[in-house]
Amino acid sequence: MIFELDNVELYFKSHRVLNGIYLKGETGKVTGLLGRNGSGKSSLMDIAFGILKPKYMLIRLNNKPLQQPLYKLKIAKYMPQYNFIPSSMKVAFAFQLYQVDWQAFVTLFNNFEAYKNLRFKGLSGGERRLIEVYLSLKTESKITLLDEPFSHLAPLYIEKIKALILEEKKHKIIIISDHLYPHILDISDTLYLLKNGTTKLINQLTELEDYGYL
Ligand SMILES: Nc1ncnc2c1ncn2[C@@H]1O[C@H](COP(=O)(O)OP(=O)(O)OP(=O)(O)O)[C@@H](O)[C@H]1O
Repeated sequence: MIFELDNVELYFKSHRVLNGIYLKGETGKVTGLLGRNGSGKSSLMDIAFGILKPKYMLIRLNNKPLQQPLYKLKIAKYMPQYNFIPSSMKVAFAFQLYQVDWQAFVTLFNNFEAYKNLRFKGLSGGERRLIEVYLSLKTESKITLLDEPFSHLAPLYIEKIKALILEEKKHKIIIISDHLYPHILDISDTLYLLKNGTTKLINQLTELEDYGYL
């Protein structure tokens, strides 16, 4: 499967945030999106998922224009930057809802064993985030959009999540953005930098310096 975002132009009032966007995701590949604060990464993820409508956009799935928002096709999962699982929900229920195996999770993250019957509000910010990232990655989907999955996680957890991403990408398109750029560089097959409203395909890491990102 090939997912392409092309020709996106987004305004908030008269402020043009995005113009001249091209981004491609492919099954079996991780597409990384880097950019400074406020460069428009989350807006672009929202547009990809279909929950933000820009002035212009062309989204193609397998080379054909997508006629409806991606979320309506039920083939994509989007983990936004903010906590999306309600605080009052129980951890075990979230695993049921996402149809993700609890036992496999605690085998990988064994200190979560005791949290099964807790509500999300009883977890720390990082613990909550780890579960959200894990569920977003492991639940059934063909396209997975991850906005800042690493930012609140401890180093060891980040490494485990990176390994999971490399496993899951075998049968998914994964599009990921995070400010912890070394991790994005580690796992991305295709890398874009969002700058001045435009995506730039990065072929060599020195380009990140040339474009003033690093
Ligand atoms: N609902 C909104 N109304 C007005 N302006 C907005 C809105 N959402 C985002 N913006 C502006 O659009 C620009 C891009 O925001 P966005 O959140 O997409 O950036 P980002 O690259 O994800 O930033 P960060 O890395 O800090 O999360 C920013 O200048 C922001 O202030």
